[in-house]
Amino acid sequence: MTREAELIRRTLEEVEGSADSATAYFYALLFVQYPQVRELFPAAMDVQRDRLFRSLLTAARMFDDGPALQAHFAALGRGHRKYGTLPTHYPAVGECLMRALERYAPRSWGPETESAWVKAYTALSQVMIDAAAEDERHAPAWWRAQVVTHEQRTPDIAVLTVRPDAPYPFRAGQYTSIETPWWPRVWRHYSFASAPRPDGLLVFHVKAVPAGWVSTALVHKARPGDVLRLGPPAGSMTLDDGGDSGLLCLGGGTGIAPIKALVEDVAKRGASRPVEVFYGARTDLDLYDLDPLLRLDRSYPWLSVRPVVAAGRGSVPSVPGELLDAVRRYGPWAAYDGYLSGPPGLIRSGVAALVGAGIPAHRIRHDALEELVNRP
Ligand SMILES: NC(=O)C1=CN([C@@H]2O[C@H](COP(=O)(O)OP(=O)(O)OC[C@H]3O[C@@H](n4cnc5c(N)ncnc54)[C@H](OP(=O)(O)O)[C@@H]3O)[C@@H](O)[C@H]2O)C=CC1
Repeated sequence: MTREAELIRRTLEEVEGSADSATAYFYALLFVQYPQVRELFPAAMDVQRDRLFRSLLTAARMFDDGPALQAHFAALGRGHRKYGTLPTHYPAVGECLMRALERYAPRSWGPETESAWVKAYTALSQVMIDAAAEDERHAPAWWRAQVVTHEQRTPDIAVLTVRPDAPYPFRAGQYTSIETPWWPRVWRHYSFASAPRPDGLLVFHVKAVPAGWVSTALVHKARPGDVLRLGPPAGSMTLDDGGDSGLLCLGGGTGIAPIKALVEDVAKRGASRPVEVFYGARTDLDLYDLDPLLRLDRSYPWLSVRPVVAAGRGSVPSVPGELLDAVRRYGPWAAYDGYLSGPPGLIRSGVAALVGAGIPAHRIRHDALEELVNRP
């Protein structure tokens, strides 16, 4: 680890215990000193506060992996276009960030630490600014998308189909951010639940999370004709071009959405690689997308879909028990690539289970955990 990376890591370690206060102080300072940036943020800042600190921690963890750090901040820069972020905002944010760190990490702060932060911040904000400028040449900052269908599958899960106002290029397995008209500037991530379609429509599976603003609005308020905003596509849980190993796909709850998109992608490519899907849910009533998946299973000899239900088995034939126990009972899996999607706890224990089943960690894909917690 370089000296600068070490100084940055120490600051973050010190500030971690008081991250909430430090972030609140940062935003208070920013909004007082630069009131013009306030309108870029949502009215209520709760989730936003967590995001900033998580983003700093992610950066610090990647600090010695230059290409990963560049790619992460380039994606962040592109993603910030939808907020209306301008190059002139970055110095203001940097200045307030330094003052917050100075105040909440007094033991590690000093001229050398400050210059390490200034150097890192300047370089990474330039990566964001450059990526946003490059992206502006060929893609809009956001898309408007009209709800075409809204299908209530369970009391708290809906499947929405939307029509973007301009072509929306993405890859199966990726996700986007969605803003509803009811909560301006509050964006949440949802995966595409189908591979790119010839009619250009996009499909999302949304579960209304208790007290979740965007998810509740999408499930209980949104109707055909309503217009949402979409950010750019993101995420790397995609198929390798030219890969031919089997895919072991685990989808928990609405986490099945990107898995279904990946299955469609394999079908479109015409490759007959084996795809084994384990679809986990608490009860069979929660298997809201089972019928379409079983239809795919019947259409493709290379596909096998197994519903796994932990409790309350009833009308649907399913593998009983815990999702990961069920996966362990089948196999062998060492020659497969792993794809995991669902609640953060499932991703954590799922990675361990697949590594235990002989799949090397670099062949296991899932969305970044810090993105997953933001779907309410
Ligand atoms: N909507 C979307 O586009 C996407 C959503 N997601 C995420 O998927 C999640 C869906 O939530 P929800 O439908 O409530 O899912 P649930 O909490 O109901 O879980 C669904 C399945 O995952 C299993 N599971 C949950 N936690 C663990 C764990 N720690 N270890 C092992 N297995 C576990 C459950 O097993 P058990 O019954 O034993 O608890 C169940 O089989 C959300 O976190 C969402 O962010 C991810 C990608 C896309």
